[in-house]
Amino acid sequence: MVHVGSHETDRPAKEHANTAGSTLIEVAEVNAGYDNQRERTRLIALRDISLKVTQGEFLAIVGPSGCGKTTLINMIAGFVKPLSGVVKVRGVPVDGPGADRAMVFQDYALLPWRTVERNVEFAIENRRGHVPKPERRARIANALQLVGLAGFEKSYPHELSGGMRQRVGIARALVGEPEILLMDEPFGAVDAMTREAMQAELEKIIAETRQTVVFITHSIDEAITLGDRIVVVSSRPGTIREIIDIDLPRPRFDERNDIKRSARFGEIRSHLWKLLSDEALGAKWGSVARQEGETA
Ligand SMILES: Nc1ncnc2c1ncn2[C@@H]1O[C@H](COP(=O)(O)OP(=O)(O)OP(=O)(O)O)[C@@H](O)[C@H]1O
Repeated sequence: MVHVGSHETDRPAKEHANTAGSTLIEVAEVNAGYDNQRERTRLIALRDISLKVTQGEFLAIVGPSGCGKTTLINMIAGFVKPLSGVVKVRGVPVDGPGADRAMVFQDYALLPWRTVERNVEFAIENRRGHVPKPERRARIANALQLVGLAGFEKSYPHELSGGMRQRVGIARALVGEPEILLMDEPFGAVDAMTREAMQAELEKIIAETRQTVVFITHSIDEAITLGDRIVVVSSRPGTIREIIDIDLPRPRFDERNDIKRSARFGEIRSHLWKLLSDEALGAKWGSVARQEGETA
């Protein structure tokens, strides 16, 4: 367990494990990056990432822009392959997307010509193993109910607000009943009030479905209010700077107990703020040094 205020980078520990429950996702000694065939260069996005995610855990990932967060979640989704190392789900190496994992994207990624229910249906219509139509209908209705969109089945995306569109994105991820929900800055494009309402809803949904969640965010408060643990990624090439256990009681969205005003919340927030501002400054000075190196 890492306590706020400790500096895990001072320790040689390579692996960061939550000891409770069984390991569902394992990222082992992963390096990731992208080759530029034309210029014959390789950009290293992530370096030496080892991480275990426990079944039922809500893992939040924060880090400066471009540090490799999306690359990490895309490797778990099976969209991107590591350059070296391995990503496993239930002990099996990931070698492509699968029904056990679903992604919620920041820009919703809805099909504008399909209604809400047809967008949600998209996630299960091309599944191997035929789902009979009545069961499909029931699953879609249930997913829409969970995200509070019952009554909007026949609406088109352009008729919905940003928050409602993202609810469709979440329903589409839930309908396949995946074990793992991968969320890449899902509330980044909605206003502050809607964002908070959606965080509260997500907490409720997860309490019901008991899914494991890997959640990228740029918001420190969002990471603390939702996460069981927060992984802080350093500036690129991203390494794990620290993992913080969020030992705040749940539910975190409880009107009688405003967790954001608690001393513990403030403590974690200041610690994260310091870590991330160090990283942002490090990235800035690093890029100045690189530019100077290039012109020298
Ligand atoms: N398909 C790609 N081809 C080439 N380079 C890529 C590709 N995807 C990402 N990168 C580069 O890899 C690095 C990490 O990108 P990534 O999107 O994983 O970071 P991020 O932490 O999610 O950023 P942000 O917070 O800004 O969304 C960046 O330098 C980015 O330019």
